[in-house]
Amino acid sequence: MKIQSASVIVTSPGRNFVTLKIVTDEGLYGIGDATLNGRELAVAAYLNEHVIPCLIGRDPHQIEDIWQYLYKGAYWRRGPVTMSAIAAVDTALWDIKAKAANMPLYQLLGGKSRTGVMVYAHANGRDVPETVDRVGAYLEKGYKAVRAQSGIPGVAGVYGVAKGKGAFYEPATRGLPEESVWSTEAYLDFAPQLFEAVRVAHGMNFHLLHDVHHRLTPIEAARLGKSLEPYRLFWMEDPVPVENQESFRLIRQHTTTPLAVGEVLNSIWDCKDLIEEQLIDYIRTSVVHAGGITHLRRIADLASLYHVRTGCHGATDLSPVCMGAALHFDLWVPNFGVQEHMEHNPETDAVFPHAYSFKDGYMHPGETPGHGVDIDEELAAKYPYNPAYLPVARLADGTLWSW
Ligand SMILES: O=C(O)[C@@H](O)[C@@H](O)[C@H](O)[C@H](O)CO
Ligand SMILES: [Mg+2]
Repeated sequence: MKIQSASVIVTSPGRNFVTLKIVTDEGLYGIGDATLNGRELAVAAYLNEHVIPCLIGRDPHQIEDIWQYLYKGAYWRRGPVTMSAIAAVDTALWDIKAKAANMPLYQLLGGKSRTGVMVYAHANGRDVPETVDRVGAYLEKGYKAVRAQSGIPGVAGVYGVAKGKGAFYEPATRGLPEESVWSTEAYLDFAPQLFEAVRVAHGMNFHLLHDVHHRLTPIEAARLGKSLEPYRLFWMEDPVPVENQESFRLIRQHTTTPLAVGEVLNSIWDCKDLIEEQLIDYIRTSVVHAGGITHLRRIADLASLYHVRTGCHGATDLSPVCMGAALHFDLWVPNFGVQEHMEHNPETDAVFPHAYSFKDGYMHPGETPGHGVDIDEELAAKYPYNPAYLPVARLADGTLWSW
């Protein structure tokens, strides 16, 4: 079997997605997600100009050799654009291999390690009562794990809160980046009230998660973690910018609130110290941004040596192709923790028909050979690319801050 052609499909059914399709000379094809929110065309160009020419004529079964070729052959290793491009190739090749073997991808990885994949939903509200209600709505739907994010009195445009009541949160906005103002003081005073209200209303018998989204200093994160201990969070995510892995030592010294990090990381090297020093409890690297199934398995295997479990990123800016592949990975991986699941809009689900399903707080990737997700190219063409950017955050005095 040989790779005969490959193409990059950019579509925007409500938000931008980039998909790589690899076609073999035996008629089999595979697809991979290459979406990097706010920098989509950088990955599309990387694939079209620098990757696809190197793929034509290769044996698609040689997944590992192609991965090494694209990683080491680039010379300029790592980074979100490079690793998202490699991820798309890798995911498409695993899709092809599983189709050729006529089995769902999780079987090819080693079979299922659990009956279903526990997922967490995103509950958000403009204030505490609305957020508490949204948490309840997801518990009603059967979710065992729910993330809570709320508006903060006196702080406009907080991360994770949809603009309309009950709407899904979509961070990217059309046109140039929106600017939001952040107040750590207001947030640190407010957060314990939110989680107290959630636990009083819904009890302790479900997993409660929260995303700090890179905004604190280590000592502030330590203070927040301690203040939330009575509410027994499943995890406190991205408490500080992750470039300085050592800063997690200070947080660890002060709090037992579990820590989750990794959605902005794209290689094992970026999280090696966090894992080996057990500075985190969950690693959130994703199929689409961390080099695909091949590399994510390496990260998970390292994590398994240090009691670190997976908690893959799964926001709506990761396409259904990534979600499908992630669910096969999640069903197999021995040190599974939880999978993030934000529902895509109906237009997106129509562009990306898929076999995965949700029931009673768990998801299953389905039994379709491959990763079980396809792309309707004709429908995709009806949604042209529409530039959109993630916001930036500033402090009240104008200091540019982590969004
Ligand atoms: O945990 C999460 O889902 C968030 O951090 C994301 O919403 C993140 O902001 C977006 O994926 C960025 O594109
Ligand atoms: Mg996050």
